[in-house]
Amino acid sequence: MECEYDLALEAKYASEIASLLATPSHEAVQKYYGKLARAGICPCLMVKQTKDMGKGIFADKDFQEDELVLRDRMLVGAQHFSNKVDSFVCSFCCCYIGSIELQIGRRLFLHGESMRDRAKECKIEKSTHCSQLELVVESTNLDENGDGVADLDTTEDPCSDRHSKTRTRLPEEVVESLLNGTLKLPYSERFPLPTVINCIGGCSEEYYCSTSCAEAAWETFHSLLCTGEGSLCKNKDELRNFKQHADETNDIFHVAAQVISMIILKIKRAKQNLHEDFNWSKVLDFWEPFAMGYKRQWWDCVALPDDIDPIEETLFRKEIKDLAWTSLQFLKGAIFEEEYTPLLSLKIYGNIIGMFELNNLDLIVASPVEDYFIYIDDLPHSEKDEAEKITRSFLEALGDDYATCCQGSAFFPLQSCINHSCEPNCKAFKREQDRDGQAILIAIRPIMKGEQIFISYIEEDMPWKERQALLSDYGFACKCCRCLQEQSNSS
Ligand SMILES: C[S@@+](CC[C@H](N)C(=O)[O-])C[C@H]1O[C@@H](n2cnc3c(N)ncnc32)[C@H](O)[C@@H]1O
Repeated sequence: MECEYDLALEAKYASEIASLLATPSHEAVQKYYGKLARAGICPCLMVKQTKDMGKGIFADKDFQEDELVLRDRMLVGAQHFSNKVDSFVCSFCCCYIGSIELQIGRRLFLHGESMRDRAKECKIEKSTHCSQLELVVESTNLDENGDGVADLDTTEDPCSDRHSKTRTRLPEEVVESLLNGTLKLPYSERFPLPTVINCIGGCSEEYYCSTSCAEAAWETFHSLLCTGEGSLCKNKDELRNFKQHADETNDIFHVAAQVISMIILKIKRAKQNLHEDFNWSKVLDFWEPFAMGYKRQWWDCVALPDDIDPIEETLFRKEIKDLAWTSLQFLKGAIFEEEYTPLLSLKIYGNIIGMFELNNLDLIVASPVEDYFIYIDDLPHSEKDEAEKITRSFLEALGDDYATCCQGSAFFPLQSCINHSCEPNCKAFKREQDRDGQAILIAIRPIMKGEQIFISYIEEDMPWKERQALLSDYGFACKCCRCLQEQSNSS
């Protein structure tokens, strides 16, 4: 029923909600990006309005091929929940933390846990007479507790995840010694990682690479979203429900919650420091970076998945809206305060998530574990043989995906302004030295001062029709020079 979505509340706060969703004026855009340029974030770039692509980013100097064009720090972002098993990274900047041993040990331990959980699930399902799973369970060699046999060899276990197909398992004591630091792997000291710093609020969900990252996360958004003792959140049970729902459905909700927390915390701080009464214009000041982002309601702009019949589209969009609504109810339960009501309306929540949907927001950080094993592989023969006597069993235990990198979603204030072209002049590319969650853009050909900066949102080596079909998932028909040319050739 529509009234479930709090339409009355949205009507009551219509003007505040409209002020958050208003397209910023030309002057406001210039002012905001001028501030970023002066802060040295994009000294050689300008943001300008284009004729038919909204705003875009332009070169303010000549760039050589392979030159760094943009380094963009994320405003908000989070590692994907499913990736947390594979990569142990700073919850603020996403650089890898701990040590090579900790990265490997943690991954083996957590995969072992999920294997045991799965085995238990299979056993439960077995007792409910699922014939397909009965076959599976027999092939996993379960012991009395539902645990898989500890030292089993390579398995083809359909009950386990896709990753474990090519894995061997190591004894638990060996994994333990990696985790507690008593086992040192050869040459691992050549890949030092920052010491793990705990969350200021004492939760056991977020870890950092430095006290400055821990403090920045705490001040920016985490103090409201922390489940630890020191949290400022009003209802930690609801916060846990929110987090679990996001983990199980769509982890973009975590990033949306960061946006809302960031603004609420800024207002609280301004009130404390300036002893001012609450004033809606303050919210608009703090909302400025997100006001700049191109947005639509999530359930209107999300692409219809291939496996959904177009006649089911209305139902699909309603389900997406319901999902956002449920998530928002948990978040409100955790951090709601009367004066922030418009910020926590479904319309704003839907637009924040829609902004992530429409903007380029992949967060990728290469794994030092991959570098480590490549290093071992490249050692001179005798040293390599010696090192591999120890490292080989770990590599085999990690399996084919030993090199899985850190993956997540983030909102980058400048990269999100870069338009698409099917003949781009830049690409998102992490160089050897780029070891955290910043977005890096590199010129793939010389770019002249005044040219617009373009990346490709898709694989561009495809015929016009196929490119258009892919770009329609982003909600626009491409007006780049190549498309306009190919379109006019075909008509
Ligand atoms: C990531 S945003 C880029 C910044 C955006 N122009 C703005 O004003 O904020 C993506 C949106 O820009 C527009 N856009 C980007 N590339 C385009 C292209 N090649 N042709 C037409 N519109 C484009 C589309 O509206 C698209 O949904």
